[in-house]
Amino acid sequence: MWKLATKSSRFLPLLLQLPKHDASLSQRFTTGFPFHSPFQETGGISPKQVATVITFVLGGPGSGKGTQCAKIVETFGYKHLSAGDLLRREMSSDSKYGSMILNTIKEGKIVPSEVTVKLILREMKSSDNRKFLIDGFPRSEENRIAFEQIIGAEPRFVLFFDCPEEEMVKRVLSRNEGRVDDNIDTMRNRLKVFEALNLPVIDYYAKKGKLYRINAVGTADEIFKQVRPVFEACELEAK
Ligand SMILES: Nc1ncnc2c1ncn2[C@@H]1O[C@H](COP(=O)(O)OP(=O)(O)O)[C@@H](O)[C@H]1O
Ligand SMILES: Nc1ccn([C@@H]2O[C@H](COP(=O)(O)OP(=O)(O)O)[C@@H](O)[C@H]2O)c(=O)n1
Ligand SMILES: [Mg+2]
Repeated sequence: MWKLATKSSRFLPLLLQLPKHDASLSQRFTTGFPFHSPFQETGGISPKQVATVITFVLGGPGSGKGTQCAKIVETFGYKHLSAGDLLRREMSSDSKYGSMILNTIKEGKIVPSEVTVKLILREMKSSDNRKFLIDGFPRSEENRIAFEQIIGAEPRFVLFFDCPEEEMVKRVLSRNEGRVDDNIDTMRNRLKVFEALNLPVIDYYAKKGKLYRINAVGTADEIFKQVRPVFEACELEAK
């Protein structure tokens, strides 16, 4: 179903398809938060916060999100926030959530949204960058709704790296970063969790016209050729 949102990689259609500047986003940073706004804590808004651009990067485990995010950062100057990296960092600190995060990651399940959103929020607040690439989040409808409620913002657009399962398994099993979840048993669970919890989020953004589906098979450079025009169009549209 989400495949319906596949966008052409041709430049002009992309320009037309990109959502216009989200005026409601700026408004939400200034007034009328239905929920507690993190930015209100800082005592008023700065120009940086008004113009915040959020992009979510989704895809199954091993689909190449992190690899492509590094290229996007290098080319377009976004701040990369990997939800998985933030959770792993929290796990290795003295955090009271450490053992809960470790067990959840080992099982390939999803950490409660409140914890993950808090970590993302902390990074957003401490960054001078106004363009955020949020990788591996939202991984469930619960994640998505918590982000909207706590941060009070929506993504400008969402990338989805669409990769066959056998390719994802192959990549994860040869990732070699010493991760506790890069093994076949956890991977099987992660694929089930991806299908059950993440696909509905992908479908949600497809229906909103915010999803850009990227074919994640090929070399990293070939894949970036599909990614680049999406961001180029966004940069032009922001001018
Ligand atoms: N296009 C690609 N083709 C083959 N291997 C890739 C490709 N992109 C990334 N990889 C490798 O696959 C593994 C998973 O990639 P990664 O970027 O960590 O994916 P994700 O963040 O989606 O789990 C890494 O070892 C990475 O080097
Ligand atoms: N939004 C998120 C992101 C990651 N996680 C946890 O962290 C694990 C690793 O996430 P990751 O994004 O680093 O994984 P990859 O898709 O990069 O392989 C997930 O399997 C979840 O257990 C989470 O609970 N909630
Ligand atoms: Mg990753």
